[in-house]
Amino acid sequence: MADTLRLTEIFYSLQGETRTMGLPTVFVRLTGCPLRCTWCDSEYSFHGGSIHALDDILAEVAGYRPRYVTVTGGEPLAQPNALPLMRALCDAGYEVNLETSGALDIAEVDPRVSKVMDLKAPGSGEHARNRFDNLMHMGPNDQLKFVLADRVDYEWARMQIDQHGLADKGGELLLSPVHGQLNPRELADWIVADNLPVRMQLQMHKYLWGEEPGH
Ligand SMILES: C[S@@+](CC[C@H](N)C(=O)[O-])C[C@H]1O[C@@H](n2cnc3c(N)ncnc32)[C@H](O)[C@@H]1O
Ligand SMILES: Nc1nc2[nH]cc(C(=O)O)c2c(=O)[nH]1
Ligand code: SF4
Ligand SMILES: [Mg+2]
Repeated sequence: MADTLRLTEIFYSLQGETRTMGLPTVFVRLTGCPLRCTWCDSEYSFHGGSIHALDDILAEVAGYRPRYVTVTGGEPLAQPNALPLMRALCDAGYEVNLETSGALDIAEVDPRVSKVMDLKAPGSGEHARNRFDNLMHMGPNDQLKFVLADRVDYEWARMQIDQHGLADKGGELLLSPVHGQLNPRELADWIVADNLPVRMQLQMHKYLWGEEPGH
């Protein structure tokens, strides 16, 4: 259908992750994802949701009068109209972040959007889906992220950073533990011991609100 999207939820919260962590942000969570990361915290967005006109989504976002808007999911790029949605959000003057799995082509995303792209580590069960070609579309305003379940994932991330020269690409390089699985302190100690050129992140919203959807 023209100019519609399947939507799970829109909510206003504090961004819990990435470079804009702690900033009030409207979240637009689109429905559906072709991946099944073992530790995914957003499985409720795989199915269901409801169809909305792009203009209605814009109107609901505008009602919060936000500065920051994050488009997430599910996998936003699995819906073709995510591209016009992000363009329209940029045109409306918001600072737009896209959370994406790294498994779909990011080439056509509006350059004003800050892409937050995961490279899925082996513990996710989805690392065969990584599109390394996407790395050439990542710029200084983008953020590359590894979510790590264990030491094996950490070693894998370290190898990718080295092999692809990820520390020199500009933009943020983020490492996070899988919440409730990898002890954050262990990850912190590994990063310091290896002098890794990354920023470590925790999911702040889970310390504030637990795993409740809508936060
Ligand atoms: C739910 S995903 C939605 C966007 C997109 N599908 C993706 O994977 O980036 C948003 C972010 O949450 C992260 N995430 C999901 N479950 C997590 C968990 N249990 N612990 C830490 N981060 C998690 C993902 O790795 C991703 O960076
Ligand atoms: N507060 C809050 N911050 C977030 N950052 C990324 C989220 C996501 O699920 O993509 C998220 C979320 O669900 N809530
Ligand atoms: S790609 Fe994102 S939404 Fe899809 S299963 Fe993985 S973490 Fe969840
Ligand atoms: Mg979340």
